[in-house]
Amino acid sequence: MIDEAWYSDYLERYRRVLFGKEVYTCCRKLYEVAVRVRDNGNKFMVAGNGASASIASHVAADMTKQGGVPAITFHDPNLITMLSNDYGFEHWVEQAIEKYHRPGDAVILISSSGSSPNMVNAAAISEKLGLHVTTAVGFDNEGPLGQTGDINFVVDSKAYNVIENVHSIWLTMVVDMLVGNAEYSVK
Ligand SMILES: O=C(CO)[C@@H](O)[C@H](O)[C@H](O)[C@H](O)COP(=O)(O)O
Repeated sequence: MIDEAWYSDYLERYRRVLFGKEVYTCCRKLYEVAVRVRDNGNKFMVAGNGASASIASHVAADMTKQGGVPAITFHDPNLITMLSNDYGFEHWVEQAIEKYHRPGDAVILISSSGSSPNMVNAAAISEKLGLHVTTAVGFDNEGPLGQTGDINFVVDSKAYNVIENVHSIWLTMVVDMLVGNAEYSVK
């Protein structure tokens, strides 16, 4: 039954996972990587499936426009269908990273389960190429993705929408750290 207790319990899930020293440490580390990427003329490549693809788009666009750090995503229909058709769905992100990367670039991989094979394979190729890898996962970090990577944002929840929204808050907070403010003109 959806009553006030349900509502309180639902929002309590956010309060429980949103804050914490580990979050601060991850955000500060990613901010430092972003400054290095910007100063060295490199870029971020950001990827995820479903809602995490939307988060990737939001983060990449704001990182570029507001944060001044170039960032791209790969989920253009042509690119997805071509690389999936030619190499398999589990390998299309890996192939995109392999083809688009330059030495010194950094990767952000977002997966609530932490076990989507295309994200896991993307982390493996990134590490092989020597790229800095940040992961954003959920589900108590039970999946393999959060065991790879240099920075791991972990949402301690099994609720998809909670995990996704918290990923969005944490990653866009890093954009605002680059701006240096929470409130600013977007023009
Ligand atoms: O929005 C949701 C669930 O809230 C879905 O679209 C979800 O993002 C998709 O099922 C994804 O494919 C799940 O993959 P992952 O995040 O676990 O890697």
